[in-house]
Amino acid sequence: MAVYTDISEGDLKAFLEQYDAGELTSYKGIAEGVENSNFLLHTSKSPLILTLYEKRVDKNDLPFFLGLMHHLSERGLNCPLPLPRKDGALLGELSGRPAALISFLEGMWLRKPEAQHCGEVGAALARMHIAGEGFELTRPNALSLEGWHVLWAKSEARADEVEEGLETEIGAELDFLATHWPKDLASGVIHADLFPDNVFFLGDTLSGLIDFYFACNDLLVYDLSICLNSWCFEKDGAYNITKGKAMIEGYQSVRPLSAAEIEALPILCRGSALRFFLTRLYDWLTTPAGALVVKKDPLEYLKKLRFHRAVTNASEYGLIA
Ligand SMILES: Nc1ncnc2c1ncn2[C@@H]1O[C@H](COP(=O)(O)OP(=O)(O)OP(=O)(O)O)[C@@H](O)[C@H]1O
Ligand SMILES: N[C@@H](CCO)C(=O)O
Repeated sequence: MAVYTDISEGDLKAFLEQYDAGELTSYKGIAEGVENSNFLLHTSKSPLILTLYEKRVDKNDLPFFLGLMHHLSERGLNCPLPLPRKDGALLGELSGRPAALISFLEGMWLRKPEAQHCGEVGAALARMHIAGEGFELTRPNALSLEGWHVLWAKSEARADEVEEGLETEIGAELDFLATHWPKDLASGVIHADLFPDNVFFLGDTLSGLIDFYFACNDLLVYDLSICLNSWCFEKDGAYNITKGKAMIEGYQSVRPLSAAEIEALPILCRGSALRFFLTRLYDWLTTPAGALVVKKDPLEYLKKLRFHRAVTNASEYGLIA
C-alpha cells in the first residue's frame, strides 16, 4: 500500500487553490506503488494524480523528473504532464512533503503481457529515448556501478541469510562488472524502471508510460536491458525468446542499435538484473515485518542474473543480426 502520508481535506483544498484545477469533488489513496504516496483526485475539471514524494526521492531531483515529463509530453510522448501552479512552479508542498499534481493517464497495466505488447514497449522506449534529446537538465544514474557498491555494503554481511554463498557470488559479480562495464555507447535520458506496472495499455494498444522517478542519464541500451529483464521472463524464471525478439525488434524499428550496443547487451542485462536484485535485497533485509508495503523478491532477479551470466551472444535474447 503506498500511502505513507495522510492528507486532510482542508489541507488538500488549500493546496488546490494554488492551481487552476477546478473544485475538488472527491479523492482517494492509491494502493499500488512502493515509493511515493499517490492519490486520485476528481475535480470539476479533470481527474488528476497527486503525488507526495517520500523519503527515497531526493527533493533536489524533482525539477529533473517533473521537467522531463513536461519535455517528453511536449514532444508527443504519452506520459503524465505536471500541472503548473498559478505562479508557474511545478512543485508545491502538502502535509510537510514536496507534492505535485500530474495529469491522469487512461489505461491499465498488463498482468500477463504477451510478445506483441513487448514489441510495443520496445518501440515506446526507443521513442522516449529520442524524445529525451535536448532536455536541458541532467541527472547521473545513482543506481549504477557506484550506487550498487553502496547498496551492497549495506546488505553484504546479511546476504547469506537469503541464500547461502551470496556474499561471495555477488562480490565477484560486482568486480566483474566494474572491470567490463561498457563506456562508449550512446547515452541520453533513460526511464530506468520501465516495468509492466509502469506501462499503460488500452486494450492491446500502449497508451502511456508513467513513473519517471528513477529517470536519469545513462547508456540508452541499458534501458532496453531493464525492459528485457522485467518483461521477457516467465513466472517460472525462463527467458521467453519470442518476447525478447519482439521487444528488440520494436526498439530497432524506431532506433536501430549499433554493433557495439548489441555486443554489450549481455553484460548490460547482468548489470540491470543486479541493480534490481540489490534494491530488492536491501528492502528485504530492512523493511520491518508488518509494514504495509509488499516486499519484492530479490531471488527473482538473482535467477535472471545467473541466466545472463551464461549468455555469450545477444542472439540468445532473440536478436537477429
Ligand atoms: N499519471 C497517472 N495516471 C493514472 N494513474 C496513475 C498515474 N500515476 C500513477 N498512477 C497510479 O498510481 C500507481 C502508483 O504510481 P507509481 O508507479 O508512479 O508509484 P510509485 O510509488 O513511484 O511506484 P513504483 O516505483 O513502485 O512503481 C500506479 O500503478 C497507477 O495505478
Ligand atoms: N520496479 C522495481 C520497484 C520500484 O521501482 C522492482 O520491481 O524492483
